Amino acid sequence: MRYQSTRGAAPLLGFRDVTLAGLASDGGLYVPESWPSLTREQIADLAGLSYVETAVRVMLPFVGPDLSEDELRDLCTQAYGRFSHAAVTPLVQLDHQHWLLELFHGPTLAFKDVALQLLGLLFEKFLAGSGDHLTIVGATSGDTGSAAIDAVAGRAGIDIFMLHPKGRVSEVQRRQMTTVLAPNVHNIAIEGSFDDAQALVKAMFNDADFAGRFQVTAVNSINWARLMAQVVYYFYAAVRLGAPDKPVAFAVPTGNFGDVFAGYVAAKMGLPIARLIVATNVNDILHRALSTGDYSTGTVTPTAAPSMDIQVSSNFERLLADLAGAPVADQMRGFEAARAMQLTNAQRDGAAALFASDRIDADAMNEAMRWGFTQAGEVLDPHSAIGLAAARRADLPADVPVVTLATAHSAKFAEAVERATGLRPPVPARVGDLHERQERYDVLPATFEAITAYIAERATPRQ
Ligand SMILES: Cc1ncc(COP(=O)(O)O)c(C=O)c1O
Ligand SMILES: N[C@@H](CCOP(=O)(O)O)C(=O)O
Repeated sequence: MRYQSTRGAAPLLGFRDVTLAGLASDGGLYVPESWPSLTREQIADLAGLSYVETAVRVMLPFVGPDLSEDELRDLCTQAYGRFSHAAVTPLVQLDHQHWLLELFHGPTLAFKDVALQLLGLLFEKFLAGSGDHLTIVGATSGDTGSAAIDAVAGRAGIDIFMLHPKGRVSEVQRRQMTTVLAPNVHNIAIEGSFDDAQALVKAMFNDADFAGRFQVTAVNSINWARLMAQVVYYFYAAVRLGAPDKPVAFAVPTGNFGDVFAGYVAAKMGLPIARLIVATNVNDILHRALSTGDYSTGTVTPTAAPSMDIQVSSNFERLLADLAGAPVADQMRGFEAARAMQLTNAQRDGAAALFASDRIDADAMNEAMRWGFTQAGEVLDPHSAIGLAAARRADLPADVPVVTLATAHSAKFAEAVERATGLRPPVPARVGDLHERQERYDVLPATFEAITAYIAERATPRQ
Protein backbone atom coordinates (compact mmCIF):
# COMPACT_ATOMS: atom_id res chain seq x y z
CA MET A 1 0.00 0.00 0.00
CA ARG A 2 1.23 3.49 -0.84
CA TYR A 3 -0.04 6.73 0.66
CA GLN A 4 -0.54 10.13 -0.99
CA SER A 5 -1.08 13.59 0.45
CA THR A 6 -4.45 15.33 0.31
CA ARG A 7 -2.55 18.33 -1.13
CA GLY A 8 -0.85 16.35 -3.89
CA ALA A 9 2.70 17.70 -3.58
CA ALA A 10 4.40 15.39 -1.06
CA PRO A 11 6.22 12.17 -1.94
CA LEU A 12 4.23 8.91 -1.98
CA LEU A 13 5.16 6.86 1.08
CA GLY A 14 4.76 3.30 2.33
CA PHE A 15 3.18 2.41 5.68
CA ARG A 16 6.37 2.60 7.77
CA ASP A 17 7.31 6.03 6.47
CA VAL A 18 3.78 7.39 6.67
CA THR A 19 3.60 6.31 10.31
CA LEU A 20 6.89 8.01 11.14
CA ALA A 21 6.08 11.14 9.10
CA GLY A 22 2.76 12.13 10.69
CA LEU A 23 1.86 15.14 8.55
CA ALA A 24 2.81 15.28 4.83
CA SER A 25 5.60 17.68 3.84
CA ASP A 26 3.17 19.80 1.74
CA GLY A 27 0.98 20.42 4.81
CA GLY A 28 -1.57 17.79 3.73
CA LEU A 29 -2.66 14.55 5.34
CA TYR A 30 -1.74 11.12 4.07
CA VAL A 31 -4.45 8.79 2.73
CA PRO A 32 -4.18 5.45 0.90
CA GLU A 33 -3.70 5.78 -2.87
CA SER A 34 -6.78 3.59 -3.27
CA TRP A 35 -9.21 2.05 -0.80
CA PRO A 36 -8.80 -1.67 -0.20
CA SER A 37 -12.07 -3.61 0.06
CA LEU A 38 -13.33 -6.68 1.87
CA THR A 39 -15.84 -8.89 0.04
CA ARG A 40 -19.22 -9.77 1.56
CA GLU A 41 -17.81 -13.20 2.42
CA GLN A 42 -14.74 -11.73 4.09
CA ILE A 43 -16.96 -9.45 6.15
CA ALA A 44 -19.29 -12.33 7.07
CA ASP A 45 -16.23 -14.34 8.16
CA LEU A 46 -15.42 -11.69 10.78
CA ALA A 47 -18.49 -12.73 12.81
CA GLY A 48 -17.38 -14.40 16.03
CA LEU A 49 -13.70 -13.49 15.65
CA SER A 50 -11.84 -11.98 18.59
CA TYR A 51 -11.00 -8.27 18.50
CA VAL A 52 -7.35 -9.05 17.71
CA GLU A 53 -8.23 -11.31 14.76
CA THR A 54 -10.71 -8.75 13.45
CA ALA A 55 -8.00 -6.10 13.72
CA VAL A 56 -5.54 -8.22 11.76
CA ARG A 57 -7.99 -8.86 8.91
CA VAL A 58 -9.15 -5.25 8.67
CA MET A 59 -5.70 -3.62 8.92
CA LEU A 60 -3.60 -6.08 6.91
CA PRO A 61 -4.31 -4.44 3.52
CA PHE A 62 -2.94 -1.14 4.87
CA VAL A 63 0.39 -2.27 6.34
CA GLY A 64 2.09 -4.37 3.67
CA PRO A 65 4.87 -4.88 2.82
CA ASP A 66 6.28 -3.19 5.94
CA LEU A 67 4.59 -5.55 8.39
CA SER A 68 3.79 -9.24 7.90
CA GLU A 69 0.51 -10.73 9.10
CA ASP A 70 2.30 -12.38 12.04
CA GLU A 71 4.03 -9.15 13.02
CA LEU A 72 0.71 -7.28 12.90
CA ARG A 73 -0.95 -10.01 15.01
CA ASP A 74 1.83 -9.83 17.55
CA LEU A 75 1.50 -6.04 17.89
CA CYS A 76 -2.30 -6.22 18.17
CA THR A 77 -2.06 -8.95 20.81
CA GLN A 78 0.25 -6.76 22.88
CA ALA A 79 -1.81 -3.58 22.35
CA TYR A 80 -5.23 -5.04 23.12
CA GLY A 81 -3.90 -7.26 25.91
CA ARG A 82 -3.76 -4.06 27.96
CA PHE A 83 -7.53 -3.53 27.80
CA SER A 84 -9.55 -4.39 30.87
CA HIS A 85 -12.49 -5.98 28.99
CA ALA A 86 -12.14 -9.36 27.26
CA ALA A 87 -14.11 -8.04 24.26
CA VAL A 88 -11.79 -4.97 24.10
CA THR A 89 -14.69 -2.81 22.75
CA PRO A 90 -17.90 -4.40 24.08
CA LEU A 91 -21.30 -3.65 22.61
CA VAL A 92 -24.10 -2.89 25.09
CA GLN A 93 -27.79 -2.85 24.15
CA LEU A 94 -29.83 0.15 25.34
CA ASP A 95 -33.22 -0.59 23.73
CA HIS A 96 -34.68 -2.29 20.64
CA GLN A 97 -32.73 0.03 18.30
CA HIS A 98 -29.89 1.63 20.23
CA TRP A 99 -26.52 0.23 21.20
CA LEU A 100 -23.39 1.61 22.81
CA LEU A 101 -19.94 0.60 21.67
CA GLU A 102 -17.78 1.05 24.77
CA LEU A 103 -14.40 2.24 23.57
CA PHE A 104 -13.07 3.23 26.98
CA HIS A 105 -11.62 0.04 28.46
CA GLY A 106 -8.01 0.91 27.66
CA PRO A 107 -5.37 2.23 30.07
CA THR A 108 -6.47 5.89 29.96
CA LEU A 109 -10.24 5.32 29.68
CA ALA A 110 -10.96 6.86 26.27
CA PHE A 111 -11.22 5.62 22.69
CA LYS A 112 -7.81 7.06 21.90
CA ASP A 113 -6.18 4.04 23.56
CA VAL A 114 -7.47 1.77 20.79
CA ALA A 115 -5.18 3.40 18.25
CA LEU A 116 -2.44 4.80 20.46
CA GLN A 117 -1.55 1.56 22.22
CA LEU A 118 -0.85 0.18 18.74
CA LEU A 119 0.91 3.32 17.51
CA GLY A 120 3.37 3.26 20.44
CA LEU A 121 4.35 -0.29 19.47
CA LEU A 122 4.59 0.63 15.78
CA PHE A 123 6.98 3.47 16.58
CA GLU A 124 9.13 1.12 18.64
CA LYS A 125 9.16 -1.54 15.91
CA PHE A 126 9.97 0.88 13.09
CA LEU A 127 12.72 2.58 15.09
CA ALA A 128 14.37 -0.65 16.28
CA GLY A 129 18.02 -0.81 15.27
CA SER A 130 17.83 2.42 13.21
CA GLY A 131 19.58 4.63 15.75
CA ASP A 132 16.93 7.28 15.00
CA HIS A 133 15.29 9.39 17.70
CA LEU A 134 11.68 10.52 17.35
CA THR A 135 10.31 13.80 18.64
CA ILE A 136 6.56 13.54 19.02
CA VAL A 137 4.70 16.84 19.08
CA GLY A 138 1.01 16.64 19.87
CA ALA A 139 -2.00 18.76 20.72
CA THR A 140 -4.71 17.56 23.02
CA SER A 141 -8.05 18.69 24.31
CA GLY A 142 -7.60 16.05 27.00
CA ASP A 143 -7.74 12.46 25.80
CA THR A 144 -5.15 12.06 23.03
CA GLY A 145 -2.51 13.44 25.39
CA SER A 146 -2.92 10.89 28.14
CA ALA A 147 -3.33 7.98 25.72
CA ALA A 148 -0.22 8.95 23.76
CA ILE A 149 1.82 9.51 26.91
CA ASP A 150 0.79 6.13 28.29
CA ALA A 151 1.75 4.51 24.98
CA VAL A 152 5.28 5.95 24.79
CA ALA A 153 6.33 6.82 28.37
CA GLY A 154 9.75 5.40 29.09
CA ARG A 155 10.30 4.09 25.52
CA ALA A 156 13.88 4.47 24.29
CA GLY A 157 14.49 6.76 21.32
CA ILE A 158 11.30 8.79 21.77
CA ASP A 159 10.50 12.15 23.39
CA ILE A 160 6.93 13.37 23.59
CA PHE A 161 5.90 17.03 23.87
CA MET A 162 2.17 17.38 24.50
CA LEU A 163 0.36 20.73 24.37
CA HIS A 164 -2.95 21.12 26.17
CA PRO A 165 -5.10 24.24 26.63
CA LYS A 166 -4.49 25.46 30.18
CA GLY A 167 -7.57 25.13 32.40
CA ARG A 168 -9.72 23.65 29.63
CA VAL A 169 -9.31 19.93 30.30
CA SER A 170 -10.89 18.02 33.18
CA GLU A 171 -8.84 17.39 36.31
CA VAL A 172 -8.63 13.65 35.63
CA GLN A 173 -7.54 14.31 32.03
CA ARG A 174 -4.83 16.74 33.18
CA ARG A 175 -3.54 14.48 35.92
CA GLN A 176 -3.44 11.47 33.59
CA MET A 177 -0.88 13.45 31.59
CA THR A 178 0.99 15.47 34.14
CA THR A 179 1.57 12.75 36.75
CA VAL A 180 3.60 10.66 34.31
CA LEU A 181 7.09 11.64 35.39
CA ALA A 182 9.12 9.58 32.89
CA PRO A 183 12.00 11.72 31.60
CA ASN A 184 10.87 11.45 27.96
CA VAL A 185 7.45 13.02 28.74
CA HIS A 186 7.07 16.82 28.49
CA ASN A 187 3.68 18.39 29.21
CA ILE A 188 3.01 21.98 28.18
CA ALA A 189 -0.11 23.91 29.19
CA ILE A 190 -0.55 26.68 26.64
CA GLU A 191 -2.33 29.96 27.24
CA GLY A 192 -4.85 29.34 24.47
CA SER A 193 -7.38 26.92 23.02
CA PHE A 194 -7.02 23.44 21.56
CA ASP A 195 -7.21 24.99 18.07
CA ASP A 196 -4.21 27.17 18.96
CA ALA A 197 -2.32 24.08 20.12
CA GLN A 198 -3.18 22.16 16.95
CA ALA A 199 -2.15 25.10 14.75
CA LEU A 200 1.20 25.29 16.58
CA VAL A 201 1.80 21.59 16.03
CA LYS A 202 1.06 21.89 12.31
CA ALA A 203 3.33 24.94 12.09
CA MET A 204 6.18 22.88 13.56
CA PHE A 205 5.70 20.23 10.87
CA ASN A 206 5.59 22.91 8.19
CA ASP A 207 8.82 24.55 9.40
CA ALA A 208 11.40 22.68 7.32
CA ASP A 209 14.27 23.84 9.53
CA PHE A 210 12.66 22.72 12.80
CA ALA A 211 11.20 19.48 11.41
CA GLY A 212 14.53 18.70 9.76
CA ARG A 213 16.57 19.27 12.92
CA PHE A 214 14.44 16.92 15.01
CA GLN A 215 12.69 13.87 13.58
CA VAL A 216 9.23 15.24 14.31
CA THR A 217 6.22 12.94 14.22
CA ALA A 218 2.56 13.00 15.20
CA VAL A 219 0.29 11.09 17.54
CA ASN A 220 -2.79 13.12 16.65
CA SER A 221 -5.20 11.75 14.10
CA ILE A 222 -3.29 13.58 11.38
CA ASN A 223 -1.17 10.39 11.60
CA TRP A 224 -2.78 7.85 9.25
CA ALA A 225 -2.01 4.90 11.58
CA ARG A 226 -4.34 6.42 14.19
CA LEU A 227 -7.32 6.26 11.85
CA MET A 228 -6.45 2.85 10.47
CA ALA A 229 -6.68 1.32 13.94
CA GLN A 230 -10.04 2.98 14.55
CA VAL A 231 -11.60 1.44 11.41
CA VAL A 232 -11.50 -1.94 13.13
CA TYR A 233 -14.24 -1.34 15.69
CA TYR A 234 -16.78 -0.35 13.06
CA PHE A 235 -16.41 -3.81 11.52
CA TYR A 236 -16.31 -5.48 14.94
CA ALA A 237 -19.59 -3.89 16.00
CA ALA A 238 -21.43 -4.12 12.67
CA VAL A 239 -20.89 -7.85 12.15
CA ARG A 240 -22.29 -8.45 15.62
CA LEU A 241 -25.47 -6.66 14.56
CA GLY A 242 -25.99 -8.43 11.25
CA ALA A 243 -23.54 -6.99 8.70
CA PRO A 244 -23.00 -7.66 5.86
CA ASP A 245 -26.66 -8.72 5.50
CA LYS A 246 -27.96 -5.80 7.50
CA PRO A 247 -26.82 -2.16 7.37
CA VAL A 248 -25.94 -0.49 10.65
CA ALA A 249 -25.84 3.24 11.54
CA PHE A 250 -23.25 4.85 13.81
CA ALA A 251 -23.53 8.03 15.87
CA VAL A 252 -20.13 9.54 16.55
CA PRO A 253 -19.36 12.39 18.96
CA THR A 254 -17.07 14.45 16.77
CA GLY A 255 -14.36 17.07 17.16
CA ASN A 256 -11.36 16.52 14.92
CA PHE A 257 -13.37 14.30 12.54
CA GLY A 258 -10.93 11.39 13.03
CA ASP A 259 -13.22 8.84 14.63
CA VAL A 260 -16.03 9.39 12.15
CA PHE A 261 -13.61 9.43 9.21
CA ALA A 262 -12.56 5.94 10.30
CA GLY A 263 -16.23 4.99 9.83
CA TYR A 264 -16.12 6.49 6.34
CA VAL A 265 -13.08 4.32 5.59
CA ALA A 266 -14.98 1.25 6.81
CA ALA A 267 -17.81 2.14 4.41
CA LYS A 268 -15.29 2.60 1.58
CA MET A 269 -13.96 -0.87 2.36
CA GLY A 270 -17.40 -2.37 1.84
CA LEU A 271 -19.03 -2.34 5.28
CA PRO A 272 -22.74 -1.58 4.79
CA ILE A 273 -23.21 1.58 6.89
CA ALA A 274 -26.70 3.08 6.72
CA ARG A 275 -25.65 6.47 8.16
CA LEU A 276 -22.75 8.10 9.92
CA ILE A 277 -24.26 10.63 12.32
CA VAL A 278 -21.81 13.40 13.17
CA ALA A 279 -22.71 14.72 16.63
CA THR A 280 -21.17 18.03 17.72
CA ASN A 281 -21.58 20.13 20.84
CA VAL A 282 -22.29 23.86 20.46
CA ASN A 283 -18.93 24.21 18.72
CA ASP A 284 -20.78 23.13 15.62
CA ILE A 285 -18.65 23.92 12.59
CA LEU A 286 -18.97 20.34 11.33
CA HIS A 287 -22.74 20.34 11.70
CA ARG A 288 -22.92 23.62 9.78
CA ALA A 289 -20.59 22.34 7.09
CA LEU A 290 -22.52 19.13 6.55
CA SER A 291 -25.98 20.68 6.74
CA THR A 292 -25.36 23.96 4.85
CA GLY A 293 -21.93 23.70 3.22
CA ASP A 294 -20.60 26.57 5.38
CA TYR A 295 -17.27 25.62 6.96
CA SER A 296 -16.39 28.80 8.81
CA THR A 297 -14.83 29.11 12.23
CA GLY A 298 -16.16 31.10 15.15
CA THR A 299 -14.85 31.43 18.69
CA VAL A 300 -14.62 28.28 20.78
CA THR A 301 -17.17 28.00 23.59
CA PRO A 302 -15.98 25.93 26.57
CA THR A 303 -18.46 23.09 27.28
CA ALA A 304 -18.93 20.09 29.56
CA ALA A 305 -17.60 17.97 26.68
CA PRO A 306 -14.21 19.73 26.46
CA SER A 307 -12.53 17.17 24.22
CA MET A 308 -14.85 18.32 21.43
CA ASP A 309 -14.33 22.06 21.93
CA ILE A 310 -12.75 22.27 18.50
CA GLN A 311 -13.33 24.53 15.50
CA VAL A 312 -10.77 23.37 12.97
CA SER A 313 -11.24 19.65 12.37
CA SER A 314 -8.06 18.25 10.87
CA ASN A 315 -9.52 15.18 9.24
CA PHE A 316 -12.28 17.02 7.41
CA GLU A 317 -9.58 17.67 4.81
CA ARG A 318 -9.33 13.91 4.20
CA LEU A 319 -13.05 13.75 3.49
CA LEU A 320 -13.01 16.82 1.24
CA ALA A 321 -10.15 15.38 -0.82
CA ASP A 322 -11.81 12.00 -1.16
CA LEU A 323 -15.12 13.55 -2.22
CA ALA A 324 -13.36 15.88 -4.66
CA GLY A 325 -11.40 12.97 -6.12
CA ALA A 326 -8.42 15.35 -6.36
CA PRO A 327 -5.96 17.24 -4.13
CA VAL A 328 -7.52 20.10 -2.17
CA ALA A 329 -4.43 22.27 -1.68
CA ASP A 330 -6.07 25.45 -3.01
CA GLN A 331 -9.28 24.94 -1.06
CA MET A 332 -7.37 24.33 2.19
CA ARG A 333 -5.02 27.27 1.66
CA GLY A 334 -8.06 29.45 1.08
CA PHE A 335 -9.56 28.17 4.32
CA GLU A 336 -6.35 28.76 6.25
CA ALA A 337 -6.21 32.35 5.04
CA ALA A 338 -9.89 33.23 5.56
CA ARG A 339 -10.73 30.71 8.33
CA ALA A 340 -13.86 30.03 6.27
CA MET A 341 -14.86 28.21 3.09
CA GLN A 342 -17.82 26.78 1.22
CA LEU A 343 -17.99 23.12 0.29
CA THR A 344 -18.40 22.50 -3.45
CA ASN A 345 -21.65 20.96 -4.66
CA ALA A 346 -19.84 17.66 -5.32
CA GLN A 347 -18.49 17.65 -1.75
CA ARG A 348 -21.91 18.47 -0.28
CA ASP A 349 -23.75 15.86 -2.31
CA GLY A 350 -21.08 13.23 -1.70
CA ALA A 351 -21.15 13.83 2.04
CA ALA A 352 -24.96 13.83 2.16
CA ALA A 353 -25.03 10.29 0.72
CA LEU A 354 -23.57 8.88 3.94
CA PHE A 355 -23.40 11.54 6.65
CA ALA A 356 -26.07 13.17 8.78
CA SER A 357 -25.26 15.66 11.52
CA ASP A 358 -26.70 17.25 14.62
CA ARG A 359 -25.73 19.92 17.14
CA ILE A 360 -26.41 18.90 20.71
CA ASP A 361 -26.71 21.58 23.39
CA ALA A 362 -26.23 21.12 27.13
CA ASP A 363 -29.90 20.33 27.83
CA ALA A 364 -30.08 17.59 25.19
CA MET A 365 -26.76 16.18 26.39
CA ASN A 366 -27.91 16.05 30.01
CA GLU A 367 -31.21 14.47 28.97
CA ALA A 368 -29.32 11.73 27.09
CA MET A 369 -27.21 11.01 30.18
CA ARG A 370 -30.36 10.62 32.25
CA TRP A 371 -32.02 8.44 29.58
CA GLY A 372 -28.97 6.16 29.31
CA PHE A 373 -29.03 5.60 33.05
CA THR A 374 -32.76 5.06 33.53
CA GLN A 375 -33.03 2.98 30.35
CA ALA A 376 -30.04 0.69 30.77
CA GLY A 377 -28.13 1.65 33.92
CA GLU A 378 -25.34 3.10 31.73
CA VAL A 379 -23.47 6.08 33.16
CA LEU A 380 -22.43 8.02 30.06
CA ASP A 381 -19.73 10.64 29.84
CA PRO A 382 -20.74 13.98 28.24
CA HIS A 383 -19.14 13.17 24.84
CA SER A 384 -20.87 9.79 24.55
CA ALA A 385 -24.13 11.44 25.66
CA ILE A 386 -23.83 13.90 22.77
CA GLY A 387 -23.53 10.93 20.42
CA LEU A 388 -26.52 9.22 21.98
CA ALA A 389 -28.67 12.35 21.86
CA ALA A 390 -27.95 12.67 18.12
CA ALA A 391 -28.61 8.96 17.58
CA ARG A 392 -32.02 9.20 19.23
CA ARG A 393 -33.00 12.27 17.19
CA ALA A 394 -31.81 10.82 13.86
CA ASP A 395 -34.29 10.07 11.14
CA LEU A 396 -33.70 6.36 10.49
CA PRO A 397 -35.93 3.36 9.74
CA ALA A 398 -36.88 1.51 12.94
CA ASP A 399 -35.20 -1.71 11.81
CA VAL A 400 -31.73 -0.13 11.42
CA PRO A 401 -29.61 -0.69 14.54
CA VAL A 402 -27.86 2.48 15.67
CA VAL A 403 -24.54 2.21 17.48
CA THR A 404 -23.35 5.21 19.50
CA LEU A 405 -19.62 5.30 20.05
CA ALA A 406 -19.02 5.70 23.79
CA THR A 407 -15.72 7.51 23.57
CA ALA A 408 -14.76 8.06 27.21
CA HIS A 409 -15.41 6.67 30.67
CA SER A 410 -17.70 8.82 32.79
CA ALA A 411 -15.11 9.01 35.58
CA LYS A 412 -13.03 11.35 33.42
CA PHE A 413 -15.81 13.95 33.66
CA ALA A 414 -17.25 13.16 37.08
CA GLU A 415 -18.48 16.69 37.91
CA ALA A 416 -20.42 17.12 34.64
CA VAL A 417 -21.99 13.69 35.01
CA GLU A 418 -22.98 14.37 38.60
CA ARG A 419 -24.53 17.70 37.63
CA ALA A 420 -26.65 16.05 34.93
CA THR A 421 -27.69 12.86 36.67
CA GLY A 422 -27.05 13.32 40.38
CA LEU A 423 -24.80 10.25 40.15
CA ARG A 424 -21.13 10.24 41.00
CA PRO A 425 -19.60 7.89 38.38
CA PRO A 426 -17.86 4.79 39.70
CA VAL A 427 -14.08 5.25 39.76
CA PRO A 428 -12.31 2.47 37.83
CA ALA A 429 -9.36 0.80 39.55
CA ARG A 430 -7.16 2.24 36.79
CA VAL A 431 -7.60 5.76 38.17
CA GLY A 432 -5.85 4.51 41.34
CA ASP A 433 -4.14 7.22 43.36
CA LEU A 434 -4.17 9.73 40.48
CA HIS A 435 -5.34 12.55 42.74
CA GLU A 436 -2.46 12.09 45.17
CA ARG A 437 0.33 11.83 42.61
CA GLN A 438 2.83 14.62 41.95
CA GLU A 439 2.25 16.65 38.76
CA ARG A 440 4.86 18.09 36.39
CA TYR A 441 4.13 20.52 33.54
CA ASP A 442 5.15 23.92 32.26
CA VAL A 443 2.90 26.82 31.26
CA LEU A 444 3.86 28.65 28.05
CA PRO A 445 2.34 31.34 25.85
CA ALA A 446 0.74 30.01 22.67
CA THR A 447 3.48 31.29 20.39
CA PHE A 448 5.58 29.37 17.90
CA GLU A 449 8.77 30.93 19.27
CA ALA A 450 8.10 29.98 22.89
CA ILE A 451 7.10 26.39 22.13
CA THR A 452 9.87 25.63 19.62
CA ALA A 453 12.52 27.12 21.93
CA TYR A 454 11.23 24.92 24.78
CA ILE A 455 11.32 21.80 22.61
CA ALA A 456 14.71 22.60 21.07
CA GLU A 457 16.24 22.77 24.57
CA ARG A 458 15.00 19.30 25.47
CA ALA A 459 14.70 17.22 22.28
CA THR A 460 17.43 15.11 20.67
CA PRO A 461 18.51 16.48 17.25
CA ARG A 462 18.78 14.19 14.23
CA GLN A 463 22.31 12.67 13.89
C1 LIG B 1 -14.00 11.66 24.56
C2 LIG B 1 -13.95 12.16 23.17
N1 LIG B 1 -15.02 12.00 22.38
C3 LIG B 1 -15.02 12.43 21.11
C4 LIG B 1 -13.92 13.07 20.57
C5 LIG B 1 -13.98 13.51 19.14
O1 LIG B 1 -13.27 12.61 18.32
P1 LIG B 1 -12.64 13.11 16.96
O2 LIG B 1 -11.71 14.20 17.29
O3 LIG B 1 -11.95 11.91 16.41
O4 LIG B 1 -13.77 13.58 16.13
C6 LIG B 1 -12.78 13.27 21.35
C7 LIG B 1 -11.56 13.94 20.86
O5 LIG B 1 -11.07 13.81 19.82
C8 LIG B 1 -12.78 12.77 22.66
O6 LIG B 1 -11.70 12.88 23.42
N1 LIG C 1 -10.27 15.36 21.43
C1 LIG C 1 -8.89 15.20 21.12
C2 LIG C 1 -8.37 16.27 20.22
C3 LIG C 1 -7.25 15.75 19.38
O1 LIG C 1 -7.77 14.83 18.49
P1 LIG C 1 -6.95 13.77 17.67
O2 LIG C 1 -7.86 12.62 17.55
O3 LIG C 1 -6.63 14.41 16.39
O4 LIG C 1 -5.70 13.41 18.40
C4 LIG C 1 -8.11 15.02 22.40
O5 LIG C 1 -8.64 14.45 23.30
O6 LIG C 1 -6.98 15.44 22.51
